[in-house]
Amino acid sequence: MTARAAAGTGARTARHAADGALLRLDAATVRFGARTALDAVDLDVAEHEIVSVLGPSGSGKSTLLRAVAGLTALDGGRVLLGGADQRDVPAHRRGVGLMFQDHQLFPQRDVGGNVGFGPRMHKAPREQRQRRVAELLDLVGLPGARSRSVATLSGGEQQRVALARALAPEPRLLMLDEPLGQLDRSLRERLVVELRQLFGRLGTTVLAVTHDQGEAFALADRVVLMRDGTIAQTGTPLEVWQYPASEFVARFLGFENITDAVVTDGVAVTDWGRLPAPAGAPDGPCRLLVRPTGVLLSAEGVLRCEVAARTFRGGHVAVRVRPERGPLLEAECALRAAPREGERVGVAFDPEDIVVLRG
Ligand SMILES: Nc1ncnc2c1ncn2[C@@H]1O[C@H](COP(=O)(O)OP(=O)(O)OP(=O)(O)O)[C@@H](O)[C@H]1O
Repeated sequence: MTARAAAGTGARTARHAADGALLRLDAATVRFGARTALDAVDLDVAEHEIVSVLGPSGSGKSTLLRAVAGLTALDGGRVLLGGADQRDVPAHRRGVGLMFQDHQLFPQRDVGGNVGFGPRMHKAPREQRQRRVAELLDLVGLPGARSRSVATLSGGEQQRVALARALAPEPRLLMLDEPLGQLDRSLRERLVVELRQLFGRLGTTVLAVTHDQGEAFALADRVVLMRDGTIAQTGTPLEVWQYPASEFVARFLGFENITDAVVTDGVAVTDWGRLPAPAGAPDGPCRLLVRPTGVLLSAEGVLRCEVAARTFRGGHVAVRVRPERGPLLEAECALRAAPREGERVGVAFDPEDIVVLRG
């Protein structure tokens, strides 16, 4: 028996689009007065895929979610679910589940009443509803919590109940808006792993919006990074992390080692000296990124620097060094190898960690 069948989700209602995309945005556009919140966005989400949308405040993430849910009307373009244009389909008939940041549980209902709310609205028989509630509470790790008052639940438990409630009507697409937004970091880190495992077991298709890049990268099969109502980059977490397409994406991800360069025959001339250019980099001026793992501190490094600051980051130390020329550099150092503030060090560069930024 598959996990989905075990979870009692029954036959899937979603039909594949001809090419397998469960959700398709086709030049989707939303305007608020003179402001274009969503600017001709094209996006496909395949069935069973987990996609995280991230980007700065105001970049259009929530608008995208609301447009898919049918809570915000499009000014142009289309939203298709299972290949069908949703233009005239009201929100409650789209078969999408929503879980918003404040996960507003109904305070007057107990846990079972909250989780069973959707199936009751869909007029599921009582016995089937009760079975579904029990299955979902098991799934989210709260077996036996059916009769508890929601006021007695911790933040993390409320989050799980909200998730069970969103899953209960068997949505073909589950949309999460800052699902773990209000929880503390350690709980979020734990829950995000659990969520990913749960969605994998259920085969749920997920579109999640988050500010937190760590959360987005941990949850998703694919991340979509937004800027000013458009998609700045999309790819697997590894692809985006390894090859940010532009300076905007690189800086959003927290990379700071970026400088002007002129590439000639595989060598990039920068303020930091002559660096090996990545294979295939075209000749001419560009912006160049060196990932912190590629800034190697050693006595032999040609570029002389002074350590300006160091910050503990769990498993490593981020060391900021001031080079004799060029902008500050951040290096990622092992805990024991990190030099102290004020120390003089040499820097060499690992060609594997040098990236040419396109825009
Ligand atoms: N109802 C509205 N009326 C007018 N402008 C709006 C409305 N909703 C959103 N906007 C504007 O559209 C743009 C995109 O907003 P949106 O909420 O989608 O961004 P976001 O990326 O989700 O931001 P945040 O991370 O802060 O939630 C912003 O400039 C916002 O001010």
